[in-house]
Amino acid sequence: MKREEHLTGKRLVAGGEHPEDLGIGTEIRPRRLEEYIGQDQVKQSLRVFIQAALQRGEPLDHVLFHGFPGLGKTTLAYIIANEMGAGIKVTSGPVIERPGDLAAILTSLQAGDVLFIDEIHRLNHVVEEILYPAMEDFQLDLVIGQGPGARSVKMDLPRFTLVGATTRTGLLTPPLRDRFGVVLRLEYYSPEQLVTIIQRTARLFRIEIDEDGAMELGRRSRGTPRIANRLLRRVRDFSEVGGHRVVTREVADAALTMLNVDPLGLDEMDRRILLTLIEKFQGGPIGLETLSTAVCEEKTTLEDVYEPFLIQSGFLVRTPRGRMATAAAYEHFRLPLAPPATPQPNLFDLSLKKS
Ligand SMILES: Nc1ncnc2c1ncn2[C@@H]1O[C@H](COP(=O)(O)OP(=O)(O)OP(=O)(O)O)[C@@H](O)[C@H]1O
Ligand SMILES: [Mg+2]
Repeated sequence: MKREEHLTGKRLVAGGEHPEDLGIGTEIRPRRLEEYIGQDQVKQSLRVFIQAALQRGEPLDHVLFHGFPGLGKTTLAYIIANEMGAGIKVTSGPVIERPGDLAAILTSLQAGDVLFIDEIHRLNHVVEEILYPAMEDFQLDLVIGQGPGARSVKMDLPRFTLVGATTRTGLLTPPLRDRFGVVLRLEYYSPEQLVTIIQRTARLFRIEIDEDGAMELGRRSRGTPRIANRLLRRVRDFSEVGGHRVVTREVADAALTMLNVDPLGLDEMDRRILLTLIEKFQGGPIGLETLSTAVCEEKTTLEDVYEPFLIQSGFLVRTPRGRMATAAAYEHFRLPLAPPATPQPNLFDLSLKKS
């Protein structure tokens, strides 16, 4: 086991991980690239870059992962350290408050170490500027003190690999983004890939689940491994209490229905967002601000957690004038479509023209 250090006790929560993951979070994390399911392009690129770096005997270039919460960014950071045979230090953007905090972390690194900064888009400006020369030239450039007594300290740092994670690259400043040699984007997982993840977790936790049960869960996990693992744990509770030996489709369905996860994986907030759009705003378009107030949810959570999945599933669109519910959303709730703004040609006209 290589060195692994968490630079703050707050990290797990600060890193966007749900506290309820903690019980099963760390043991079920795949440790090798081979065990990591899906994201084939990301894995392929990483495999090449890691092998090349190992062959040259150099640390890996800095890597930035972007992708929606729970898709496996943190897991990949650990895998990189593991595959490189390197130590890892783990911290997150909002935790590093002053340049001195970052300087302390950087000077504690050993050659080849991985420094993982979660939520890297939340680094403050002054801290970020310390990172530039550190990433580019492995130099620490720090000003100590203020006014006439201030002096600048320059120091060589060991060569390290920075792994950054963010929910959206658009949130990063261009100078920071440009300093990453490798930028990789994580996608939502297919239900089949989630089935494989669910079966793996079930094996590790000795949960008996059959193929159909796993598929039911995979389909209703919003393309996200974290949600799949969490729902599996809930479904297990349900099945144990109900005296079922195996999680079948029926057991999974009953449990998920009780948890208010609908057949397509939409949860209460997803439904509230769509129904608000449809029932209060005639399907939109409405601005993010208005939507956020109407459903009582933070704008960033709407943008990072809820909207991407609703957009991907074809229930919501972002237009220049705002968010709109699609025809598929009306259909999902079995609601009649709002009368269209422009009248459709009617059948009578068409038949007249034909004759
Ligand atoms: N490809 C995968 N194969 C198997 N399990 C995975 C995979 N990706 C993620 N997981 C599991 O899903 C959970 C969430 O992954 P992880 O914490 O890496 O997500 P994240 O992208 O860092 O999320 P956040 O943005 O919220 O920090 C972990 O418990 C991990 O075990
Ligand atoms: Mg994470």
